[in-house]
Amino acid sequence: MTQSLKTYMDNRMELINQQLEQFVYALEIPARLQESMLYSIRAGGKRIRPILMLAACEAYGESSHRALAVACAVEMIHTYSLIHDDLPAMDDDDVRRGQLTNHKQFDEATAILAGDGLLTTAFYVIANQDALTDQEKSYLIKELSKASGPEGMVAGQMLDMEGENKRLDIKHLEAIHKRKTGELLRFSAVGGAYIGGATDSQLKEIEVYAGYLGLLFQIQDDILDVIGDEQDLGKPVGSDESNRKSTYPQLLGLEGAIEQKEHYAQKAKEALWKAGVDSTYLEDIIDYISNRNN
Ligand SMILES: CC(C)=CCC/C(C)=C/COP(=O)(O)OP(=O)(O)O
Ligand SMILES: C=C(C)CCOP(=O)(O)OP(=O)(O)O
Repeated sequence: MTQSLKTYMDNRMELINQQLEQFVYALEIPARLQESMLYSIRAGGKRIRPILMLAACEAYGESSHRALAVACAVEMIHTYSLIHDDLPAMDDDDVRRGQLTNHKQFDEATAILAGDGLLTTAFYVIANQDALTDQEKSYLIKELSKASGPEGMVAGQMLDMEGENKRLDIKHLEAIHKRKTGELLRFSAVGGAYIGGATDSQLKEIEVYAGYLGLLFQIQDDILDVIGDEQDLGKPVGSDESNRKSTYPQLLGLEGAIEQKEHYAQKAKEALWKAGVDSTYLEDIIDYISNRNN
């Protein structure tokens, strides 16, 4: 990661963490539910979706403050999805973000409710944002519900479950990842650019850029599941193999997966140039996502 992206990410991460904590802390809810929601929110993670949203907003000359609540909403939805993904009925995982999964620390029912609470609070904080116009809020709520709902991430999770124990081809694999991982990343980039004032044609190019980011993210995730370090990742490695999931390295080999990443990274850069932004951060994020070690 370049030094300037690292400084940028550290700085924005602090803003995001403070605001996220405040949003959850301000809720008047049962103490155990709040503790459980805060437990997963405070566990950290890379915060790549909210950082991408702020960077996309700033790339069009707007202050990141206008996008901050929406960026937190995206992270709440992502965190809910991980809590539910780890449940015994889904991946049945014990460790996430370097600590016990939510249902292991609390119990299954509390973890389900903590996820439900984060999902719904996400929409509440957008609807309550004075810094955004009604038209902006309506667009963002519609797009975020589409990206995270049954046509987006929820569909991706369903297809991912159905794909277990089957050898999928690359086309099928990418159709799953486009929804499961790609949709929230797409919303983060497009939503940020929208708040930043991008034109419709610029938004279309940002959407293409984000599509490649999603695929890059997933290829690297699959690679890390084979050659990553458990300590760096904060979650077990080898889970794709034990859950009998199709992955890029399995279908293309490790070398082939790396070549595919390079191809998509180039495509993402081309889309970014066409999107009329002069943002080194958005460009650096491509390399960060493809080469991250966690
Ligand atoms: C509606 C729900 C529950 C959506 C979950 C979406 C999601 C991206 C899960 C993590 O995927 P993964 O299992 O491939 O990643 P990890 O290895 O981090 O568990
Ligand atoms: C989409 C996938 C593969 C789940 C993990 O997402 P991240 O790798 O962004 O997880 P955190 O950093 O937020 O923990």
